[in-house]
Amino acid sequence: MRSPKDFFAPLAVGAPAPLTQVPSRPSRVIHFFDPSNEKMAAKVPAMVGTVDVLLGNLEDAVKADRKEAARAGLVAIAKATDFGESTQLWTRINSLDSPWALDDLTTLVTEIGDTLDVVMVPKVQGPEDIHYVDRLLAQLEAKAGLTRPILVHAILETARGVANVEEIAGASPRMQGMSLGPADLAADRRMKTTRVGGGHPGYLVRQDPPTGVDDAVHASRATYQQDLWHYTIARMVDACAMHGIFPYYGPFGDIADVVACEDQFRNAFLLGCVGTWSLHPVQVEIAKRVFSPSPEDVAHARRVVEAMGDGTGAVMLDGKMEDDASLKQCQVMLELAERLAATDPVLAQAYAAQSPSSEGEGS
Ligand SMILES: CCC(=O)SCCNC(=O)CCNC(=O)[C@H](O)C(C)(C)COP(=O)(O)OP(=O)(O)OC[C@H]1O[C@@H](n2cnc3c(N)ncnc32)[C@H](O)[C@@H]1OP(=O)(O)O
Ligand SMILES: O=CC(=O)O
Ligand SMILES: [Mg+2]
Repeated sequence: MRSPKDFFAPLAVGAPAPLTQVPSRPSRVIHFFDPSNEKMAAKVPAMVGTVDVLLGNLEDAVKADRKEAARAGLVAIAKATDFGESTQLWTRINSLDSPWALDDLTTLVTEIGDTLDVVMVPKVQGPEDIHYVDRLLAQLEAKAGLTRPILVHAILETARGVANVEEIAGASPRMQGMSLGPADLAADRRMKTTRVGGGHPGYLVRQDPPTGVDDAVHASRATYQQDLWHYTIARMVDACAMHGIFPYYGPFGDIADVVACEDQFRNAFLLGCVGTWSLHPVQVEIAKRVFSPSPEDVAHARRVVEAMGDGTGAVMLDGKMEDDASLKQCQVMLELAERLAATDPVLAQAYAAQSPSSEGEGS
């Protein structure tokens, strides 16, 4: 582990200085596309401004014989597209033990490093993986003459990665955040599921049996489906909060089940995640809606702030006690709402419509 004194020193001569704070640009939706798929790639320019992040995926879901085409496709798209102020460009490179990862990093940083905001690293096992990418990025940034550092995002999708989650989160000032990778994680843990994220009807608890009843009553005992991902998401959120980086939910593979997708996204939002992946255009609006505070929550948060005056003590509002701690939760909500409204005019309008100054307008 690096000494705190040199944690923020560049890891190569000529590399840009690491950032001391992770930029908090909106990243509610990280939209995946395969740059080797012509139909998908053709849709990318029109998606600029509609998603917070466009991610050129080079890893799983790209066929082995299309890896080079995907890398070249991403370079071409990055060079031809103006991503503007409200959409970032990220990539997911191949895993560090694959034959492609080194060329992915070398090509992308030297060709489009000035456009690339974040590199997502899959199957991270421990801080040593981040240290390797950290040094290599510094060398490549120096070679390419980049003036700002490219950030790193780890996917939490191995059992060892989960065991090392705090060390991974704090491994480098480049760490931007972390996503849950439920599909690979399930396989690595030898879970007996065959899905990409979401719940499972077999993972449940059942209501206690009434005494002295027949089999028909037993059959009707209520069951409650449990959340397979609660433990891992909660650990990831704590590790990210401790190190000042951002946690995300990952893929939801049942594209047709938009209702369960929204539920999974909302669970992650409520637990502290700031965004999620979208794999298909139909998931984009769901992610944006879920990961933006509702106008009603924003209005309530404003009322609490107003009622709490100097922020100390306790007050009653609608029959509920509010104090310093509920105020802090409301401030988290308001800070996020303000940040999102700054780049999303539709949200800005929705939040303004709920503000105390607009109450009674038009009545
Ligand atoms: C599991 C662990 C992981 O690693 S998850 C991350 C890796 N997987 C991915 O990135 C998957 C990305 N998505 C996809 O490959 C496709 O959306 C899949 C799921 C295969 C579905 O594609 P398809 O059968 O074409 O869907 P569709 O007919 O409903 O498509 C309608 C039009 O939309 C397009 N589309 C589809 N997905 C995207 C996308 N991610 N980005 C941009 N455009 C997309 C399709 O090409 C199709 O276009 P058109 O209307 O025919 O012109
Ligand atoms: O890469 C994502 C996953 O779920 O695996
Ligand atoms: Mg994976």
